[in-house]
Amino acid sequence: MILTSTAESRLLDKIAMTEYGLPEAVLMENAGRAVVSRMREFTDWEGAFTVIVCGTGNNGGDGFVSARYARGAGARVLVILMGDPSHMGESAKMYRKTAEKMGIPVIEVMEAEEAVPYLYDADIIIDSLIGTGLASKVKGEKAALIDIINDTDALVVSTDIPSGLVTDTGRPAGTAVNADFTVALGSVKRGHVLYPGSEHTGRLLFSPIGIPEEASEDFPVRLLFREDIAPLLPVRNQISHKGKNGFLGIFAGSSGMEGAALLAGQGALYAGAGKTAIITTGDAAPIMAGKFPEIMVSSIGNGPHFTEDMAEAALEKAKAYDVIAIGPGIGRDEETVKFVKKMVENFEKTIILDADGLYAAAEAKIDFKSCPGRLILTPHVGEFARLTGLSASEIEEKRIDAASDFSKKNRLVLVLKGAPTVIGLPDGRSYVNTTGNPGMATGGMGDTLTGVIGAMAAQGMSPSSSAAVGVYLHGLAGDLAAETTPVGYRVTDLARLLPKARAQITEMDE
Ligand SMILES: NC(=O)C1=CN([C@@H]2O[C@H](COP(=O)(O)OP(=O)(O)OC[C@H]3O[C@@H](n4cnc5c(N)ncnc54)[C@H](OP(=O)(O)O)[C@@H]3O)[C@@H](O)[C@H]2O)[C@H](O)CC1
Ligand SMILES: [K+]
Repeated sequence: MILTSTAESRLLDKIAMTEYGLPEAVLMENAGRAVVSRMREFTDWEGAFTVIVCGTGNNGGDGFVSARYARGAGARVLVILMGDPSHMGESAKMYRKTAEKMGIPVIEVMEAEEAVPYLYDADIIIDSLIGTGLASKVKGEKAALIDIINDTDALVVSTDIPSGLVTDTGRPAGTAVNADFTVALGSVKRGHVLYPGSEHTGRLLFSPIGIPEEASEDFPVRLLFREDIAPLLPVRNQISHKGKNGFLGIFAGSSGMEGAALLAGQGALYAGAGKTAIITTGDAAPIMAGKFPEIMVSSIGNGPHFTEDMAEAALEKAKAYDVIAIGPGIGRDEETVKFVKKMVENFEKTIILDADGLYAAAEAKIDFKSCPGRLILTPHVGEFARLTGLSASEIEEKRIDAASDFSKKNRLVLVLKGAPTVIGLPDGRSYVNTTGNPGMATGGMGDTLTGVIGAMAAQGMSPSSSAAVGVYLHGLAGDLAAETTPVGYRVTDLARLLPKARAQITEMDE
């Protein structure tokens, strides 16, 4: 499913009306009706005192249509209209007349105070004040009205987007409605999934409004749902054997940081890699050996961490692997930085670069475009800040564009971890993940994800698909873990749930 920016959602409207001949009034009718019909499964309209708060734009227009359908569903309905009515477009004006013709009271208010008696009495408030047309910080009386809506005990349903929320960033423009439900119309917007927009949105419901899918087929950002992932998963047929499910070599660990390497190996194991090897340094190997009998642990050179002179032997060893991962627990010694540089600039198959492997890449100023291999980088915001020179807050401001700009510029796959995780693709398109939860913000999750993505790539998936499936699967396993223990579940609990998560995806697909 596409994820739109404000401009893209406007473009979608325009294409629908000009190229597909769908009149604005038809889209508005479908939008207003969708709000009422999608909410049927969550609330009873029958007898509910419903106040629809309308602005003077098309979001308000949707609201006048919802008033008609809520009445039709048996609700007691009243409209509060705030703003200059002369700003209303033709469709909105028309649907206002229709509502008034049916005897629905429409109360024009200039001050928020005037709306107080109705709002505090309401069982349900439909917020149709401002949608994607938010122009700046919410002005005066409408800000006050939003604060009153937030103060009531009514069930609040936002039309398209919570009023006051900036569609592109998910940030409140001064203030924004805290909705219990939001019905996204025609497309899910960036503000619905970017923090704190995802909080203001409440339970996100989606409804098409008649715009043909073709209209948005080349839009660049997609939300990842199960139906996008299932077709990408390699089918483990009866004759599949270790060789076919690929060989992943994980260059990781150093003295005192053996755990990260083992977690990456564990993630790969439970994600179905055919064979997994951990290659580490002389001092670290004995600590790791035997922890997972299925994982071959070997070492190159002696000493506490990887050094440049080990690269030769490492590249020799790497010939046996389909995919390598570099980084978990390797440390930041300058010799290790040189080791990573040599590996990344010479390995010609797929490389997943994570954790201190990313630190090394930034330090060594590796020119990713000139590397012979297919790269997947998996930074969290801090590591991405070091790679790009952007600050963490600059990145969070534009998480989706920051990821896709970088992946396009460097022609690689970038997994920008966080809430939500964004996957930038070499052609500048991007995926936004829809699985995962706050309980996953603990140490070791990233190491595990590296193993999961590595396992997908080892099973022959492209770098883009490996990242998409790996991130989705990892988050889904985290959601399964959270079902039993909401917070405080261990990384290992998540890893052990990967096979169940994978089965859940393929089962539902049959
Ligand atoms: N395909 C679709 O998604 C469709 C969506 N529809 C709905 O249309 C809105 C977008 O409608 P638009 O007319 O562009 O604008 P809005 O209604 O969202 O917002 C304009 C109103 O908001 C007020 N406003 C704007 N900025 C501020 C601000 N900073 N402070 C206070 N008030 C603000 C503005 O007030 P004015 O006094 O400036 O007029 C307007 O009242 C989309 O979200 C969908 O809900 C279509 O109906 C169908 C297709
Ligand atoms: K709204």
